[in-house]
Amino acid sequence: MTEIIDGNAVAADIRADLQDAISTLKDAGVTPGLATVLMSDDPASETYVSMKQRDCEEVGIDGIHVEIDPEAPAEELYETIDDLNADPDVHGILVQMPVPDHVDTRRVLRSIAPEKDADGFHPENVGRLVAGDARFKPCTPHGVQKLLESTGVDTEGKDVVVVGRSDIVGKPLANLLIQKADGGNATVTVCHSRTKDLAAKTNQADIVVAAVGVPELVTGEMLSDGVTVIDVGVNRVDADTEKGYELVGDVEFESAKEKAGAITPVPGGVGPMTRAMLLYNTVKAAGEQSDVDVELP
Ligand SMILES: Nc1nc(=O)c2c([nH]1)NC[C@@H]1CN(c3ccc(C(=O)N[C@@H](CCC(=O)O)C(=O)O)cc3)C=[N+]21
Repeated sequence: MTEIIDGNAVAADIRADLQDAISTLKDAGVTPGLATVLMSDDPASETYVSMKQRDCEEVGIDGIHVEIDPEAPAEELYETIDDLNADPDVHGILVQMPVPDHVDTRRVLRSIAPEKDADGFHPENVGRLVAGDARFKPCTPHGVQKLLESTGVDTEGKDVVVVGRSDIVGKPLANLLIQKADGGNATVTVCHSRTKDLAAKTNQADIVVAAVGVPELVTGEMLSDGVTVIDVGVNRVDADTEKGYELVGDVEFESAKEKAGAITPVPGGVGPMTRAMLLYNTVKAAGEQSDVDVELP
């Protein structure tokens, strides 16, 4: 029987475990604070940010939300980041991506104080991760590691194929998976749009992680029996539903399930884990900034 990996359940466990750390902080007079900044009117971005705010409320993190008109000058975003950097009640900052074209994304990532960089996207934090000295692991890759661990899938010595080379998922995940550390020690192949024969790569994998943003790119016939499949994609495709769309992953679930030993669904797989690891980074940041020792799950 194929195991359907329940990301909602694993994320709920992590949130429950974080509650202890949050209590420790509150006993020391510190309420962890996460600022989310949204400069977009994309409905998907709005949904994700409001889910992140709801998560904060559930676990007792102070959620601060800033909305900036997507037509406003870029300076408004840069100034908002400066203000949040200087605000002692804000321990973590997340600027929802993508930002409008007239905003310099790299400048945004560079200007968030590295110690408040809850996404782990600042170049200093990217460098530390690659050097094996991560401060904040980016939320989605970290969530994928936690999901594998909770499923009892040891990455050591495994052949992992990561489909996708983005700065926020594919690259950092590949780096984590090759490290001499728990959740690492794998042999990693990173595939992308110029890969010659994707199916030949995925077919020899013990673990396939799909993170390309192409709906249902990975199909059952590209997989070998017993493979673990982690689907990072959350694509909204037009459908005759109440909302007018449905969510599909980068994996064709029905055919992949026939081959997989374990597989994550969309929704309810990696998405909730990404949000849980954002809370994790916020709590970690609050502990470090206030010199309170917190135990993290
Ligand atoms: N600075 C920044 N940090 C991010 O972490 C970030 C970002 N920008 N931009 C966009 C992507 C996407 N992302 C998701 C997080 C959770 C779900 C999620 O919870 N999905 C639910 C369902 C969501 C729904 O119902 O629409 C699920 O898969 O079960 C999805 C997508 C974070 N991102």
